[in-house]
Amino acid sequence: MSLRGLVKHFDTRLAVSGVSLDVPAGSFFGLLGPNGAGKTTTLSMAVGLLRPDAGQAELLGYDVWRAPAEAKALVGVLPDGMRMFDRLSGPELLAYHGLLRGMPAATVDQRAVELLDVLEIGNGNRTLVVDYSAGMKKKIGLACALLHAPRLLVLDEPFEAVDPVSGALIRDILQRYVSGGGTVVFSSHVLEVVERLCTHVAIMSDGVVRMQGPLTEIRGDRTLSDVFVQVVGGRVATGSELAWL
Ligand SMILES: Nc1ncnc2c1ncn2[C@@H]1O[C@H](COP(=O)(O)OP(=O)(O)OP(=O)(O)O)[C@@H](O)[C@H]1O
Repeated sequence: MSLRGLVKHFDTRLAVSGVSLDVPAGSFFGLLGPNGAGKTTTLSMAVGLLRPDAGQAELLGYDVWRAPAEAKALVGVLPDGMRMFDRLSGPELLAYHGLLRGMPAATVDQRAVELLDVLEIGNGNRTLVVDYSAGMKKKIGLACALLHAPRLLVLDEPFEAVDPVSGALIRDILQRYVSGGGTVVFSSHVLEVVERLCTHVAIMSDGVVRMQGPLTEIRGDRTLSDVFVQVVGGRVATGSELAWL
């Protein structure tokens, strides 16, 4: 994934201010930043869900806005906010995704059974996705993103609202995917997960990428948490706040 000078305003607010990112093929790339840094806006522009005011986004050699069909065929996306057709059961949602992508019905069925099983959603689960817990919604969203065996996965907060057991399962699936030659880009607030999984990281704040590169270079001999706090800054408690509490 290659992003060049992406800019996005919402009315007069500048959400993303000229972001350029290079995600090497085969990397496990973590996009970090505090709330409101512009991570979701950047990833949405990168995968063709949100039109940038300026800049380019290239996925596996295809410009996502000039050749959207080619680019999107190779990419699996877990969007933020889970905008999905949630009045379907998990198996129905997967079948719908597969058929929208033009996959043969038999392949969709076979992969859906495996995904529902591995992600512990349950193949016979007739519950509508709208009634799933937040963590289950993440898992079915991930299943939809994986179904067509994409070469690049772009995941917005895949570990948010996920319990530790499901988190470990998702980590394992993503690690296997990268070992098999896939590339993962994901946003997260969970520094321990990023530190454990990622080969590369970028740190954003106020709509700007402050640092990017291989994890070992970014971290040096410090923890990622130290680097993050130093790059992003933060309020230091004086001890006098909330004295009434
Ligand atoms: N649809 C929208 N309309 C107006 N403002 C928006 C919209 N989407 C995002 N913003 C604003 O753009 C900025 C960046 O938001 P964004 O969701 O990209 O940040 P983020 O890094 O993903 O944050 P978080 O970690 O809290 O999810 C924020 O100030 C947010 O309020």
